[in-house]
Amino acid sequence: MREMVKLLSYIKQYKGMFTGGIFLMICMVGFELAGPLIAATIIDNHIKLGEGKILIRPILYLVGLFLTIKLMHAVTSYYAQIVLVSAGTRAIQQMRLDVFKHVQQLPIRYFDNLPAGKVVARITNDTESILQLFASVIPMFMVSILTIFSITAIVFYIHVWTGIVMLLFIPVIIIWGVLYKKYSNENNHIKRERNSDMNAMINESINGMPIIQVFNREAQIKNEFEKINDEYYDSASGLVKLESLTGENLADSIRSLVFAILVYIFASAFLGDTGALTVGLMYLLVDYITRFFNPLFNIISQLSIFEQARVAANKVFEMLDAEPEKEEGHALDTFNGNISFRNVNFSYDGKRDVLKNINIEAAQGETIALVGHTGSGKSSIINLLMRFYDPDHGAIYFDESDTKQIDKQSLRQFMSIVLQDPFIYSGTLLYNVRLNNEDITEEEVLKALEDVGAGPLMARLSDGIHSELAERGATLSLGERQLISFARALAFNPKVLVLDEATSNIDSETEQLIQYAMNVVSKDRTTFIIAHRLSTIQHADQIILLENGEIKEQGNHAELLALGRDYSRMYEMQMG
Ligand SMILES: Nc1ncnc2c1ncn2[C@@H]1O[C@H](COP(=O)(O)OP(=O)(O)OP(=O)(O)O)[C@@H](O)[C@H]1O
Repeated sequence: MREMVKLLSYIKQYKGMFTGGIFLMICMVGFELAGPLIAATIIDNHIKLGEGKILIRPILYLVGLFLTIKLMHAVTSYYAQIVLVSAGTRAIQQMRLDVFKHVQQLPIRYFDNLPAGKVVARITNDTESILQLFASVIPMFMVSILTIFSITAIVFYIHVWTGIVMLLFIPVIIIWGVLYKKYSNENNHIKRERNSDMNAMINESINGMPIIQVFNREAQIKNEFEKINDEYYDSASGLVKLESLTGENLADSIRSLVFAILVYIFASAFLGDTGALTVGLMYLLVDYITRFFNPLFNIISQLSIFEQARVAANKVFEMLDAEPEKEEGHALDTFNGNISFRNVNFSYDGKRDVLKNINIEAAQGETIALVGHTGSGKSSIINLLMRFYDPDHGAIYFDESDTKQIDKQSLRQFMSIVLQDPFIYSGTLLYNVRLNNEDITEEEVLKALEDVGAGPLMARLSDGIHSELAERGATLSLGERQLISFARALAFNPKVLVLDEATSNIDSETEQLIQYAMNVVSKDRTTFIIAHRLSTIQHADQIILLENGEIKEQGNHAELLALGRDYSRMYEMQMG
């Protein structure tokens, strides 16, 4: 129910539209129920079979009224639908925006165990299911409940016994609904889980397509997907079976049973001495009884959509409830570029320290190279520097401010990063360099690209910086993507630069290009480089050799060679 309360807060924002839609629906129900009343009046008051008279004029008048009411019913139904669907779509638009905005603010830690495809499913499929709730299920529930109450009141007024029989069936139908919900819940949960699993798998397999194809994993991946798809089918068909079982067949059976009982009651009332029922009233009762059951069955048939939307809402709100990165701490107005790690310990899972007693003093403009075997903790140092995570012990200082006390956004405005596999967004080259930051002019973007040596790349693209790049830079080489990423870093003019050197075997010409770009971008900035090729960091001010999360050696190239330990051995090996 918690999710329903939260959904209400979204409805509240568009309460004018929702109230208008509901008002139209109330009118619609009124028009619908007025029809049989007119028919009954015609039968009882204007067709006088005993006297062999049919009063044409009033009948024509009432038929005209009947047609007008039908027309009004159609018009109110049309507008109610439009208003409610628009209000629902607006509410969902807001919710989608909220989820998307919230996802941007979630700490990196949140995504450690959450595949991207699942996040996508939350923002797209789940919000779409909730739309069904606003646009069709809730309005339909309201119309149905209103119709049920109105009919019950009228029927009680006309003939109390018929009303009592009808009311007796309401608990039966409520129990039916509760049982339905119980059995459908489980299938619904599995269905949604498998749906987001499929999304996650599609997303991962598209991103990892080259690996899948090179390692001939197509069949295995297909089998894995098939398994999830089958589970999805099983839960979906379980729901369909349940719906078929509790749907029209059962509905018809109950309706027939009620009719059988009522025919008996009617017959006694009609034939009895009391003369309680006229032909017109009987027509009215039969018509209303038929209409009485339709909304009940409509509610039941929509329960599965209601359940699906409730589960979806639960998932969306779970994500919205996830604690965003805290916006606490003061702004860092000025920063010269001095960074120090003091006695830093860090663990991702709270059990195993992946960084132990790390001490680094990086003065303004210095280049610090981090080297070490895979898993030694290089990226973890960068993760702490960017404040994707915070140290468990010790602290990191920007000039003399403890980074834990500084607002993250304010801290990151001084930093740029060039990743090993640079991310290229679908959009123009211009967009990819300035990332929509209008403070960076086109001239500055052009200059940044020229400065890092991306001139030939621009010349090759037909529309220069306005050329569209493929998603993830699929049509560019790794070296070209790196250059764009360097230009991005340069255009943002950071105080601190983080470079994650490409590990792949790039050819020596590209290496030279990248080395050149690296020198341009790192000039006069405090730079942290995760280095894999020791040849590229010989001029670094400090080289830090990590092993199992600890600093083993620290000094410049000459000092570490002179030590004659691991660094010099690694260097000799790499130099052949
Ligand atoms: N998100 C994470 N959750 C849990 N453990 C992690 C996470 N990221 C890294 N680790 C672990 O932390 C340790 C240090 O990893 P880190 O990525 O810092 O190494 P690295 O030196 O950068 O390695 P590489 O050169 O291979 O990138 C490794 O044992 C790794 O398994």
